[in-house]
Amino acid sequence: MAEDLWYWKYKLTARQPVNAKSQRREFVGALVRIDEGFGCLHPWPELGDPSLEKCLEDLAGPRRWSLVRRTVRSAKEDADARFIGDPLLEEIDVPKSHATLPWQDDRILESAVSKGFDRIKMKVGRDRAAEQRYLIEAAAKFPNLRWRLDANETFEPAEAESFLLGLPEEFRWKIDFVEDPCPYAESTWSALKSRCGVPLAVDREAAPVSSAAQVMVVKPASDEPWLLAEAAVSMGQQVIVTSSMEHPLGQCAAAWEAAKLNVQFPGLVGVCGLQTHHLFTPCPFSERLGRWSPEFQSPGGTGLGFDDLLERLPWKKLS
Ligand SMILES: O=C(O)CCC(=O)c1ccccc1C(=O)O
Repeated sequence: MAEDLWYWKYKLTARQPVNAKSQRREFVGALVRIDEGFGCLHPWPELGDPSLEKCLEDLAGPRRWSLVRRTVRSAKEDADARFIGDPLLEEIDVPKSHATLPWQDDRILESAVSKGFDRIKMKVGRDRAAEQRYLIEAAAKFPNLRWRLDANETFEPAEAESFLLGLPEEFRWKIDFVEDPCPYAESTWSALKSRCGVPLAVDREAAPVSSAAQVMVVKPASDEPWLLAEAAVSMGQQVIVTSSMEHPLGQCAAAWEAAKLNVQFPGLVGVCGLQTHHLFTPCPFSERLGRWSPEFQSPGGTGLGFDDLLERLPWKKLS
């Protein structure tokens, strides 16, 4: 039987640019409705994804891209749960999250600490000297925080090394990991790890074959979590599941995958990156995810949640 296929385009507005690869403040994506299930499609063209239009075309047609396939997979699981009235996120523990802080802002850092975050993920690679000063000061003010630095591959290997060695040793001990310091290569990453003494985390394409990384970042929006988790186990890595900084429905899909992996592979999943709705101006969906906190709050409803809000969207038929 042919599928019933609908979409609704959304726009998220960030308070400031959210990573070193992108100066955009507005991010478009789509919620999709496949029969009775809902999923989120949120491409990052600056990180190599096809445009939203291309993704929607692919969704209506061959479904070649993993981003699109993952959305379909998630919507089907959502449909099954809705059919039996099962609220996915209310019957399982979602791992805690770090505070995603794309901007160096004292007030936001203080707010993160007061809300109980003990790990901070900061974007680096835009203004290195300022970032180093900021990190040193922030660590002096909040000595118990641990840091996750995400460079989105903006450094050359030598720059990554000088950036990290330019941080005091006491600070380097507080680094949980550095994510994508430079493009992945076994030799450069191994050298960086041994010279700087900090764990490295790998994100996106390189992930399944990245034995020089200590941490694997899994984004369920585009990755198949189970396969990557098995690869991580075989390489002795820890897994961190993150959102794709997408619509709250997609965040819930990522949270659900994080919770499942945590059950399927006990001890594998570390503190995740699932709390990203505060980066954007609030909407009725993000309000359901509650205040910014290390604990993920279920939005309520069946499946991935938001039943009433989803029902009310002006869905368009995809053909
Ligand atoms: O890891 C997080 O805290 C949130 C996820 C995140 O940062 C991200 C999400 C989508 C695309 C790129 C990135 C990134 O790592 O910059």
